[in-house]
Amino acid sequence: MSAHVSNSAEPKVVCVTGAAGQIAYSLLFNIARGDIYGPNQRVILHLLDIAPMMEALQGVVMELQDCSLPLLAGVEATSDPKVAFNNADAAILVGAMPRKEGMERKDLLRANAKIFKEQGDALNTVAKPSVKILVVGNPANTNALITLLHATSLPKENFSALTRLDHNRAIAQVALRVGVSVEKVRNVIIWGNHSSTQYPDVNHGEVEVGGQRKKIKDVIADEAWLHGDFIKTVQSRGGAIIKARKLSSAMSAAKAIVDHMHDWIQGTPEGEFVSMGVHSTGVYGIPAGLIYSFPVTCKNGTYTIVEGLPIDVFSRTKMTETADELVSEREDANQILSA
Ligand SMILES: NC(=O)c1ccc[n+]([C@@H]2O[C@H](COP(=O)([O-])OP(=O)(O)OC[C@H]3O[C@@H](n4cnc5c(N)ncnc54)[C@H](O)[C@@H]3O)[C@@H](O)[C@H]2O)c1
Ligand SMILES: O=C(O)CC[C@H](O)C(=O)O
Repeated sequence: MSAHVSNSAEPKVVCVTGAAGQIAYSLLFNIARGDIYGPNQRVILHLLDIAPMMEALQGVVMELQDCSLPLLAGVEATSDPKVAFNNADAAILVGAMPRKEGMERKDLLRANAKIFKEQGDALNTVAKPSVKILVVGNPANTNALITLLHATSLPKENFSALTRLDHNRAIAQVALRVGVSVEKVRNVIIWGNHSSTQYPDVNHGEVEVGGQRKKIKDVIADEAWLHGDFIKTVQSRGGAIIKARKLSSAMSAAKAIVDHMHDWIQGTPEGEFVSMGVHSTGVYGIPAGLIYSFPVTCKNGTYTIVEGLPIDVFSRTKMTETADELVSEREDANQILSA
């Protein structure tokens, strides 16, 4: 059965880098069936990967055609970032090496920093001023910062890093603990870096039990768990998946990418906030200029950091710890890129 699709609106151009990789393999179908822009908006996919992957990428293009999706108005596969980013409304930067068991974060930065410098330069030259950029490739926050610093003609508010996967992981852990389904849990926060220093915080979160909305911390009523195993589980979930699968998370990463872009473009429900890695303006005492994960609401294609939440001593220590890691990653990136 095919849905009725209005042909009147111009198709949105969505660029996905790392398009022959495993996250993209879970992601592209969802974008092409309308999960980001909605059921009445056609999309054109621009797929970027490196030259040696072009044959594999052609296979992905064939599969997208074979999905026979009414919203998919075109697919362009290329190894040239300037072709890929040209005219893009959204650019999802997945293409980067994933961490393997035994690899440290700095090894990853060394392997991936140059990709984001090159892609920042390309975005600077060809991107639409309104392009929405989501960096997924790790270390995602610092790669987003590198991209932003090389795409100086674009507003800083166009750049983001994926921490929605961590946000979804935190919601899932709370839902499992309370014994409710995930849609009953809202307003958890991931502060800081998409790394093991991130701070998953439930102090402002709510869970619906017995038809009533209550504070997560009151319902769980176990500070040792909330400050201990809960935080550890969310912080180390990516590593646990690598250990088990011998591959980095992909299905859940693709779902989180869709959630992030959908909410940024379509808006967050009234009274709800989500976590996005965005440019810090110095709010909550976080050094300005970092790409740091904050609670945000989204409306009319714009995100707004939720300000004024009370921060207790435990939270402050955790928020500073993850900010310190980002400051140190920024120094490492500068060193690597100037070598
Ligand atoms: N932020 C998050 O929540 C999150 C979650 C999961 C994975 N990740 C990260 O996403 C990245 C991709 O993961 P994956 O599992 O899809 O990896 P993968 O190895 O399966 O795919 C990566 C793809 O990127 C391509 N690539 C490499 N250099 C490129 C370049 N310069 N331009 C375009 N494409 C390029 C590769 O050829 C490959 O096809 C990794 O860095 C991983 O750590 C982030
Ligand atoms: O390299 C890691 O430990 C994390 C990989 C990925 O970003 C994830 O969160 O699943």
